Amino acid sequence: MHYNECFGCGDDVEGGLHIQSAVAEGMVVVSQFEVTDAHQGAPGLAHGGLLACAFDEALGSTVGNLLRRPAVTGRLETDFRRPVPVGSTLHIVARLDGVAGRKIYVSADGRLDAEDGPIAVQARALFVTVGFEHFTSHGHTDAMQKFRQARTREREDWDINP
Ligand SMILES: CCCCCCCCCCCCCC(=O)SCCNC(=O)CCNC(=O)[C@H](O)C(C)(C)COP(=O)(O)OP(=O)(O)OC[C@H]1O[C@@H](n2cnc3c(N)ncnc32)[C@H](O)[C@@H]1OP(=O)(O)O
Repeated sequence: MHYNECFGCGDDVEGGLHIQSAVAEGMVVVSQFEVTDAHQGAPGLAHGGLLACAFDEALGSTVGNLLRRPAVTGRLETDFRRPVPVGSTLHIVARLDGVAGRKIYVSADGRLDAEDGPIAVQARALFVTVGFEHFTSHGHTDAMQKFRQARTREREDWDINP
């Protein structure tokens, strides 16, 4: 689900990750993360926390695109296999591994600079389906209002009763 003020996918967020995700053949969701100076940790290399964030986004997008229900990350585990340089693009392929009640298991591989590039980062996550009250009771009212207006414009159809 695209939200313009999201640090992971929002178009207008300065220094954000600006990740774009799409469903691809084989029921996977592919995302690209272009690593810029704004994402640096060690000199010239991506910050590990931001790489984890990129996978949180890619995996959250996988849940949203494939199941179309609101869910939040309960657990996220990352393996950093290779350094990811500034200026590179991480090609992330994510899949749905299973659903058990409200629990949704997803995982992803991130390859450097090409769809068949070397694996640099891998992640697994547990998302938990939540009701819309999760956002309305914990988030700011004005942010929720903006989000709802954008959804109405785009006419996205989500299952809101977990
Ligand atoms: C309007 C809205 C639109 C929505 C848009 C979507 C946008 C998405 C944006 C994406 C942006 C990117 C994504 C983000 O950044 S999402 C932001 C980061 N995540 C959060 O803020 C989540 C904070 N946590 C919570 O709110 C609660 O803890 C949740 C809701 C997760 C569960 O609390 P709740 O009280 O509801 O449920 P429960 O405690 O009965 O747990 C249920 C089941 O889950 C199992 N479990 C739970 N945690 C863990 C764990 N750590 N390891 C292993 N298992 C765990 C638990 O054992 C149980 O299993 P079982 O006993 O039933 O077998």
